[in-house]
Order: sequence, then structure tokens, then C-alpha cells
Amino acid sequence: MAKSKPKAKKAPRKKFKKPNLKLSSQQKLVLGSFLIILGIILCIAFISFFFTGKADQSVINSLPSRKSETQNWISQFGAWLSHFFIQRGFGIASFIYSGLIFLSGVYVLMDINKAKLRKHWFWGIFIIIWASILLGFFSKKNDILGGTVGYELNTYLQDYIGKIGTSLLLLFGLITYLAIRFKFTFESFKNIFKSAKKDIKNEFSELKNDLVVPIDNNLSEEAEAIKSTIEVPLENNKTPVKKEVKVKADVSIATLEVKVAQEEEEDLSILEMEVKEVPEEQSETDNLANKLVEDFGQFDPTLELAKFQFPTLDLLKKYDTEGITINQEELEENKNKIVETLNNYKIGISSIKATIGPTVTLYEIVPEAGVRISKIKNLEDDIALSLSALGIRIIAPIPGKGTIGIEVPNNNSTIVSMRSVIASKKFQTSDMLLPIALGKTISNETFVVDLAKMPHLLMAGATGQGKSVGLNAVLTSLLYKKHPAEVKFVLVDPKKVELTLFNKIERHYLAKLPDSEDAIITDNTKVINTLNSLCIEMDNRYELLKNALCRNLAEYNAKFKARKLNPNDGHQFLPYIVLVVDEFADLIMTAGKEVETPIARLAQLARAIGIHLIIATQRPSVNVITGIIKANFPARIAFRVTSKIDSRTILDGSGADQLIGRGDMLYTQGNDLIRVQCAFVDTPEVEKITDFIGSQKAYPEAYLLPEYVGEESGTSLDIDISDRDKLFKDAAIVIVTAQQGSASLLQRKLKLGYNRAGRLIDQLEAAGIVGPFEGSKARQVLVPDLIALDQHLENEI
Ligand SMILES: Nc1ncnc2c1ncn2[C@@H]1O[C@H](COP(=O)(O)OP(=O)(O)OP(=O)(O)O)[C@@H](O)[C@H]1O
Repeated sequence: MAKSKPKAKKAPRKKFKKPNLKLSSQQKLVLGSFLIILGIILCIAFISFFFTGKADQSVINSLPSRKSETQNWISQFGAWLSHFFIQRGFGIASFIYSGLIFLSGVYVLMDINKAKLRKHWFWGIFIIIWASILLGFFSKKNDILGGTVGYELNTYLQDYIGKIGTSLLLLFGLITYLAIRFKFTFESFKNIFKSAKKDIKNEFSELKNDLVVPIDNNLSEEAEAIKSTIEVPLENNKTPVKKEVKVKADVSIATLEVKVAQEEEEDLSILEMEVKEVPEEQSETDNLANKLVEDFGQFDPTLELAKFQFPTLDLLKKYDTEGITINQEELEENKNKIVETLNNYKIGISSIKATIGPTVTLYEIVPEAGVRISKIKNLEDDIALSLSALGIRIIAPIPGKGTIGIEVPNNNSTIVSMRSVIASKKFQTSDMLLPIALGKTISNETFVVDLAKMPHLLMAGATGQGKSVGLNAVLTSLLYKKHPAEVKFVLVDPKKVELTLFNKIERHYLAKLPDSEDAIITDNTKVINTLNSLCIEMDNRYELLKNALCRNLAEYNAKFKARKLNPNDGHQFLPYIVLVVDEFADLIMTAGKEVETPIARLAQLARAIGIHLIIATQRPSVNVITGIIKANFPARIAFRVTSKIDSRTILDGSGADQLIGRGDMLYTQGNDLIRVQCAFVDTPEVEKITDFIGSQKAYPEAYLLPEYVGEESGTSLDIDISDRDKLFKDAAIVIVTAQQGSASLLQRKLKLGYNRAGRLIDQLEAAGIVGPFEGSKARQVLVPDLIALDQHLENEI
């Protein structure tokens, strides 16, 4: 069975639920509106303080009493609060407090992400202090501009670092604020200046155009006639002013035509038509589902591990060698060498541009007109020789651009840390189904792909070039993005060492066969059972999808969440399953066809039902990566390989042999090859992540795959009672109750694969419970009811 979580066990656990400190919806409404009102009151009191503050001064200094009269619009409370915040506190900047309190109210009311609110508070207080110090500069003691705090802090700073020092410190504060809060960089400042310059330019040119308009309007009335008259002097006297006049005349003719067309259209639109919206008719199940959703909310698959926390970013390491440094000398040198080499072969270059990536720099050149591209491509080795560098790759031409690319490895390559790619906005905000942050491209952009779209991934590369790191990067990405309820891994690791760390998250993320002890499969014979079991899971899932009238897993799960599928019919939330096979070559060598057939079946059919394969191999030879496998793995990653032939086997072209290793890779998902520097995640980092997840509450056991009974352990047809399948009696009960002798019924009810269900039917036939095979019709059931069945089975013994 796919998932066997006894319900009886769950019930008592609910009783001992810890008290929940979360606010209920009503409490949120009360607290949220309180804060919003408090924010508004503060704001009103503060505004009023500017007009009434002086008058209220005497009241503030005396003890509060009902008799004292204040001018503040919020009376004593307002006078006291504004005195405390503005005069005694931070001056005008205190308005930010009222804003922050108001915002907090909105956040609580609408239940928005609290982490963001904390950020708002942190930066809000920062800017309050900063502004009050700044305004303290211009204020006197007890002034409301910077408040007492602003004034005192300012004089304190001035005593130690003087006026200039304080101003510079304030400037530094502002830069820090802009840089961290709004992600400002030096480039953004430059861009602001540039765009301002552009705007001014545009304004000028618009002004110029405006100047010509009157002439244009005059012309438009008899444009045709005037055009001919203007054209004559133009030919005689080609002054720029006259030229402009001619162009304008043309334009006005064009606008004239458009206007006529518009008028015609208007005529048609006089007759207005009322469009009546017809409400969509809802079927009965929809209504029921809507009611269920109304009563219980959408089904939440993560509920069982509701407190599960995703691993935090600080479990991943920062590296010193991160971040790109531009080595101007190196760039210049390489550029000169490229130009020189090409010149030696009489190839002129009209322009050259460099893009610096983490490990390689891409020089994009535009050759002079008339140069044949194949000529440059043939010079690959010569350019490599002149640059005396390994791993030069020439892309001629770069698809989608009219340029030729020459990739040259950097002298000092930088590490792309897993932390940087996981933290990237692209990954964090991605709405992909199974997002994977693979690394960074040559233009230093984070490269994120969707495993669900691939839909399977083939990874190859010689030993020590970064395959295992690549696999870990894939798994880590999914751990950072997917809840244990949403994805399960089946890990096959013949090397026995690479994936063992993931043992710790067995009960969270791994799937295994019911009778196996370890979730990570290291024994090749067990792989065959697992693969066949996955095929059964696939068949079962297809059956479920068929019954639910869904085309793919995402649709099915959405329907299940909307409570449109009845769990009593066998429906359940289906997690994605990712099968990872390290060292596929080894597997094919020892098990051959037995492995290849189920892998090929899965690769061909499993995409729609959410089973995705990732296969890694050291030896990308044709007898390992066969035609069938290749055809079904359009997405491929090639790390460095030793020969052109290997490169061709993986990528259908050369390139992988020219990589520089250490995570330098080529990715393809069809036609384009993308060079990516794989993100680096070290074993201790993976260990930390698995420890972090492993220490949290888990499911009672790993996700169970369907049981697979190998051919050899199946029962023979001349049935010996003791040889019968374990589920024989259950199957008999199902068949007799339904009075329908069909294997697919057994498959559905007992969640079996086709083969086992077929064998059970044969055994039932041998036991005289169902009749013989009758072609497309279901077999006849020979036992009328369950009592008769009991008697029948007793008589056998
Ligand atoms: N993305 C990367 N960035 C930097 N260094 C890397 C990267 N990937 C791999 N390396 C370096 O290469 C070494 C070998 O990597 P890895 O263990 O992944 O190779 P492999 O292809 O799995 O080898 P094998 O097949 O023998 O297991 C790592 O220990 C690391 O030093």
C-alpha cells in the first residue's frame, strides 16, 4: 500500500495537543483593530501637538487630573503622549512610530508574514534615530524638531567627533540604510544619473518636435499637394530644415488615413449590445466540495507536520572566494590575444565584449562582414594555444545573438556557494513545482530549473568533476523549498557513501519498500524491486488520475485539496517522487535489462503522475546510456568528461570535454547548451541540513511504496494452498462482495500492481471462486456471498 497510517493511532494523539499560542481569528481582529486605532490616535495627537503643544505645557508638568484642561485634539492622553514622544523623545521623526503601529495592526488583521513586520520595525527605529540626530543638528535644547533624544545624541557625538564627523556618520547611516533596505548599489546611483540625463535629452528632443508641429498642422489640410511643392526645392537645396518639413508632411498623411478608419468604426459601435453573464452551473459534487471547503477549509497536506520548519540559510556556509572580482589586466591580455590570433588568420573583428562569470569569461566578438563562421570555429585549438588555457569553448554563433562567443576560463575561479543560490530572489520567489537552483550562469545569474518540467534529468561526468556535489545541490534545493508532505525521495546509491547522510531524514522525506530496513538502496538486486514497485505506484496513480478525470498530478492534488475527491474511493494527496540513481553504469553492468526496462517505462510514462528520475553516471558510454534512455531524458547535465565521444553521448555534441572541472557544467533541455557553474555544497553542510530536519517531528515511518513480489517469488498456477498470495483472502472477499471478477478491481481496492492482481485472479480461479477467463468481459463469480465464501474456504482445508 502506498501509505499506511492507521487512523486509530492518530486519534488519541490529538487529545494531548499542546496549548496553541497562535491567535484565533477573533483575537487577531481585536488586536489588529486596536493597533490601527492606536496608530491613528497617535498621529492625530502628534499633528495637534504642533498647534497646541505650547498651550498644554503647563498641564504636562502638573500631575494628571480630571480637572486639568488641554487643547490637544486627543485631550490629556494625546498631550502627554506627544510630549513624551516628540519633545522628550525623537522629535518629528516620532510620526514614524504612529505609522509603524498602524502597520502592525494591518499585519495582524490580515495575518501577513510577521518576519516582514519585524524588518519594518527594525528599519523604522533605525530611521527614527537617524532622523532625530539629523534634525538635532538644527535644533536647540527642548526643541520639537529633533526632540530631546536627537539633540542630546547630536551634542554627544559632536563632543567626540565634531560637526564634520557627525555629518559624515549620518551620511554613512543613510548609505547603509539605502544599501541594505533598498538593495542600492553603486551601479544604481550611476543608473539614476544616467536615466536623469536621458530624460533631459528626451525632453529637449520633444521640445524640438513640438516646435515643428504647427508647420505640420498647416500642411495636413492639403498634404498631397503641398508635399509635391515641398519636394521640389528639397532636391535643389538640401538643407536639414527643409528635410524635416518633408518628413512631417508624410506623417500627417498617415495620421489622416487613420482618422478616417476610426470614423468608420464609430459608426458601427452606435448599436450597443448588452452582454449578459451566465453564472456557471455547478454540479452536485462541486456543491458538496464547496460546502466541505466552507466548513473545514481546503485540505492541507502539511497538517500532520504543521510545525515543520524549513532549514535556515545559516546552515549553509559562506565562502571567502565568493563574488566576482574583475581582473582588468587579465581581461585586456586575453582580449589582445584573441584579436591577435584572429588577425594572424586574417579575421578582422569589428567589436568585442566581455561578460565575466564565476569560472569563465565570455568574450563575444562580432567579426567583420564577410568572415565565415566555420573559419573561426576551426581555430578553436589555435586560440586555446595562444591563450595557453584549458577549457576554451567556442560558440559560433551564439543562438539568438549575432555574435560569436569564446569562453575562456578565469585565472582565479570563484566558488558559487549553495547559500548564494538558495538565497537568491529568483529561487526564493519561484513558483515552480520542483525548483532546483543549479548554480550560476556565465552572466552570473542564478540558474533555476523546474524538475517537474524537465521531466527527468541525466547527469554525467568523469570521476571527481562534481557529480556528487551536483546531486547534493539538487536534493538541497528541494529540501529548502518543499514540505515533507509534498515530495519524497527514492535514493539509490551503489557507492554506499554518497547519499548516506540523507538517512537522517528517512521519516520525513524518503520512500522505501514495505519490507526493507534501509530507505537508501545500496544493493543492486533491491533496486530492481524498487523500480518495479515504482512502476506499480505509477500504474496506481494513473488509475487514480483516470477516476478523478485529471490529466496530471498538479491538477489531481488541486482537486483533492479542494475536497472534490473522496478519500473513501482511495483518493489521497500524492507527493512528488524523485528517484535519484547515483552510478547508473554500475547498475546497468550488474542488472542490465532488468533495470533498463522499468527505468525506460518510468521515464516514458511517469512525468504526468509526478515521478521524476535523476540518473547520474560516470561512464557515459552508449551501452549505459542507451537510445531508449536518451530519448526520454531531454534534460541533461554534463560535467567534464575525458573524450569528445563521451561528450557526444551525453550532449549529442562536443563541449563537455572542454570544461574545466570542479563543477563547471553544461546544461541542456533540448537544443541550447547553457554553461553553468554548479553550486557547491559540502558534506558538512548537507549534514547540518539533514540534522536540522531530522531533529524535528517526523511521520511514523518512511513513505511506503507498493509491495512488489518478484516473478520468482510468485505462486504457480497449480495452486498449493500454502503458496497462495498473502492477500488471497482479502482478494476473495473483494471479488465476492462486488460480485465482479476483475483484476483491475483488485488493483484499485487493494492497491496492487497489474501483475500481482492478475496472479491473484488466477489463484481465485484455481480455488473455484471465479470462473475462467472470458475475453473482455469480467469473470463470473462462482460464490454468491461472504458466508458461502467462508464455507468454501473451510472445506478446502
Ligand atoms: N561546484 C563546485 N565548485 C567547486 N568545487 C567543486 C564543485 N563540485 C565539485 N568540486 C570539487 O571537486 C571535488 C569532487 O567532486 P565530486 O565528489 O562531486 O565528484 P564526483 O564527480 O562525484 O566524483 P566521483 O564520481 O568519483 O564520486 C569536490 O571535493 C570539490 O573539491
